[in-house]
Amino acid sequence: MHMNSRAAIAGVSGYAGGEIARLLTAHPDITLSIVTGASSAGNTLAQMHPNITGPQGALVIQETTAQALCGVDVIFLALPHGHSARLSDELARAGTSALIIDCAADHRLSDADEWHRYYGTDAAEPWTYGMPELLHSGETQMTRQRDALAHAGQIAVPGCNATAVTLAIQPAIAAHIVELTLCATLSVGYSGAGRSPKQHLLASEALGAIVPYGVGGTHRHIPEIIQNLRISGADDVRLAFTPVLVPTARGIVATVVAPLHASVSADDVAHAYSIYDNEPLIGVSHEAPWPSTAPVNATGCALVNAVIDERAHSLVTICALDNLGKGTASAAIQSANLALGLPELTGIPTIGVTP
Ligand SMILES: NC(=O)C1=CN([C@@H]2O[C@H](COP(=O)(O)OP(=O)(O)OC[C@H]3O[C@@H](n4cnc5c(N)ncnc54)[C@H](OP(=O)(O)O)[C@@H]3O)[C@@H](O)[C@H]2O)C=CC1
Ligand SMILES: CC(=O)N[C@@H](CCC(=O)OP(=O)(O)O)C(=O)O
Repeated sequence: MHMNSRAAIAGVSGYAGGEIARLLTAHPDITLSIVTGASSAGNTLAQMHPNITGPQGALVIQETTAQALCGVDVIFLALPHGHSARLSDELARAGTSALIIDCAADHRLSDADEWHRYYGTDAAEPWTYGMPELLHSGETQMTRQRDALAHAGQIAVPGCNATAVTLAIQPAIAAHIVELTLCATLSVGYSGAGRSPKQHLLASEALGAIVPYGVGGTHRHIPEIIQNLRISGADDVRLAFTPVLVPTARGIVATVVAPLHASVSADDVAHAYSIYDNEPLIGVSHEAPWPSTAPVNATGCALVNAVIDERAHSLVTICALDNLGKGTASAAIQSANLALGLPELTGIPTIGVTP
């Protein structure tokens, strides 16, 4: 008989931590037992996230320390970059044997120089990447990443933008139907920027504006996406990546355009993207309606579309997902399920809310 696992969330008062808490309240095999924060310590979970009611809502948020988090089976870290690497060192020193799932970037990159270039600090050890659907070159089903996750004790959850771009283009890379010069433009919602107050996140600044950021090859997710696409078979990919904030709370629509190799047909594209046919969380189409955020918000699903633009001789791929769903919390739970030996989709919402 399977024992129920006890879980802790560090950084529960934030958006990512709050979404993990929401999903765990409905998870039949993982019980949320400990929650920690920084300025929110002393409040109940329901005071920080009024959508969480019942016994979990009554949990009192403790100060984030290794001692507070020990004694559970799985620890979710939903902290700003840098803090999770430090805390995971402390957890190791405290001797925890818990599965650790980090939502920050600290343990995502395997190239220490790339980490230093984009984050400006020393790199931490890379952990198993928490994207079960990561397509390894030569695969006909996504099994290698799932096998790695099933044996993982420490998991690095992907960045939300990185997930959207990777899911959009990896089948075309693996099938060798496009040139490796990619242009990715993303419409992104504000919750991706976290809950801490900042001037550019004020409603008065955001509600009437569409705001590019991270322009000109500066965004931190570029090395992460390139690392993923190398795994899919792109040895030397060039990626122009531009995120644009749009006035919505949740959701990402990533549009990735790549020149097609000569004589690639719509059938070739359909065949490449049929790699997702058995993926329960990824819906694929090659016609309208184009992916949008409403049907995937609050779910662990992604919608992917791939069509040929004949005149531009390019492949246009679109991926829509919820940055807090498939982009963080659902990916964290999906990966935890695999590592704990549970059915992969346990506790993952799949039906969105629309309108
Ligand atoms: N938002 C998103 O869509 C995504 C986020 N992520 C990653 O998840 C992590 C959390 O992001 P998000 O929830 O958006 O961020 P938030 O700003 O919403 O939350 C941050 C959390 O960290 C706590 N915290 C802040 N400073 C410290 C500190 N010095 N020491 C300890 N705890 C601290 C906060 O506690 P308190 O409120 O109590 O002060 C809060 O619980 C980040 O690494 C982010 O990059 C990854 C993918 C998508
Ligand atoms: C709107 C916004 O600011 N979004 C964030 C994405 C957050 C994310 O994916 O998380 P990581 O920071 O953990 O990689 C950004 O573009 O940096």
